[in-house]
Amino acid sequence: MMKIAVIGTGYVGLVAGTCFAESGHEVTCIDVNPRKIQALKRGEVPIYEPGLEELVRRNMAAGRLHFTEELAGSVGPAQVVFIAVGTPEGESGRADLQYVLAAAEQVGRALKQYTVIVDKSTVPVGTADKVHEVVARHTRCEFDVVSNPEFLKEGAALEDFLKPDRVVIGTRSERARKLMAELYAPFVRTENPILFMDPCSAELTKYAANAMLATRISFMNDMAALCEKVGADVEQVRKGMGADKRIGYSFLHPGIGYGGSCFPKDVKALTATARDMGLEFDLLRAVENTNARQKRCLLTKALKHFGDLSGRTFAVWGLAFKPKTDDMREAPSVELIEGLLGKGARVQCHDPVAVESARRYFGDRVLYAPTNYAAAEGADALFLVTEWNEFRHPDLKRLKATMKSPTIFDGRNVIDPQLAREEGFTYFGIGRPSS
Ligand SMILES: NC(=O)C1=CN([C@@H]2O[C@H](COP(=O)(O)OP(=O)(O)OC[C@H]3O[C@@H](n4cnc5c(N)ncnc54)[C@H](O)[C@@H]3O)[C@@H](O)[C@H]2O)C=CC1
Ligand SMILES: O=C(O)[C@H]1O[C@H](OP(=O)(O)OP(=O)(O)OC[C@H]2O[C@@H](n3ccc(=O)[nH]c3=O)[C@H](O)[C@@H]2O)[C@H](O)[C@@H](O)[C@@H]1O
Repeated sequence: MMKIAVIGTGYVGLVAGTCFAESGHEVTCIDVNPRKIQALKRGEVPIYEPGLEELVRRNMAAGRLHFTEELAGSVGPAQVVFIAVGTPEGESGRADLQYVLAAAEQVGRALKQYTVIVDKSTVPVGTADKVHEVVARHTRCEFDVVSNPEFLKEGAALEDFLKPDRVVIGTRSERARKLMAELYAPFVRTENPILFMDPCSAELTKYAANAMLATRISFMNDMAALCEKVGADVEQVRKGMGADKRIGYSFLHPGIGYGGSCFPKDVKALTATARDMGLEFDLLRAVENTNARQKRCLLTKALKHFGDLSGRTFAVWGLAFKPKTDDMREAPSVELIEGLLGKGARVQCHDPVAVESARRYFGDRVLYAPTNYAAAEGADALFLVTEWNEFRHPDLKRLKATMKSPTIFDGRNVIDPQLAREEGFTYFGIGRPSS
């Protein structure tokens, strides 16, 4: 059993802390946001992440998981301290390290014994050294700084954390290496490896992985645009490509652009790191440009189809940046809805869990419908934005009867175009022949 402190109770800190508690350690999660901590102390998880609340409550009840705003009291006795605070986009696309370095300073002041300080936030190359410098300025205790980037996906965070494809540990210290190996042993019981490397390589691995996944998405979105021009179906092309084992199927789904709290900022941050080193990462610039165009593509299609959008009513199914989360950060729905409102249209939307998050973006400027069918009432067209399972097989007859004109803009290619057309819909997908 180890004593662990986790700084930052966002998606990463809360999931990591809870999963370490689940494997028998005594974990204290710390946050500067008093509302988050108060909610967590009541066993209420402030984010929507399947299975997380149940696991939090179970570990709290077992006395292994605690929440506090008091950093010093929890960091002092801990053998391992995780820094899992935000690293948002900063000046010129660089990662803003102010929260990481502020946490490092607080950790430095609080150390009472040898401690392994683990950077779990996504941070640019060289940050482990910076954290080391900051901590060293405030303590005389021995410590090591380890880079341990996180690869979990929102909506599947517990599964990803508990059964990771790999764990990346960047350290030059044998003592820290042993401790980290012990900590992660329960999560890598199969053949999935713990990869030990130097801190710089670990830091870069995180950005490289996200940038590669974003590149695959933009590649497919460009391919979709070409399919539309030549009359091919990108879904057939995707399957034909994915069947090649060297390519594989994952992250080849075209759509309305990648969103979320990480791909957009991480692609920019890696480009900025390269630029700072005198290297123009042209490929990643193209990935970003394609993504920006893709986020506008449904609006472009609607303008082409309708001409003028003012006075029209549109249904939007899905607000979150992906299914199984209420996270709206960089969600493609935001750009689409702002575009529709900007053209004088009315928007009626529905999302199974993200309505509260959406209110922070749109306030009362849109109508939040209690069901997806209610959102479609009297609509000139339906925009399918997030591929929640419940949107995949709509009752097309009911939908047609509800809408003013049966038109679908399917931003995720989840509705069968043939079925939709048979029911009398005008259907537009991404990279599919239009009706
Ligand atoms: N969201 C995700 O799915 C993933 C995120 N990451 C990376 O992990 C890091 C954290 O991301 P999220 O969990 O999404 O962030 P988040 O924004 O959801 O949570 C960060 C938390 O840290 C707290 N915080 C900030 N400064 C603090 C301090 N000095 N002391 C205590 N608490 C403090 C904030 O109040 C906030 O609750 C980022 O670097 C991100 O790029 C990595 C993999 C997945
Ligand atoms: O660093 C991070 O924060 C995380 O970023 C992503 O995870 P996440 O953003 O939670 O969600 P993804 O499932 O990767 O989706 C990201 C975006 O890409 C889009 N996407 C994904 C896959 C695809 O084939 N096509 C596509 O357009 C999604 O709709 C979504 O908008 C990575 O998948 C995680 O490994 C990483 O840890």
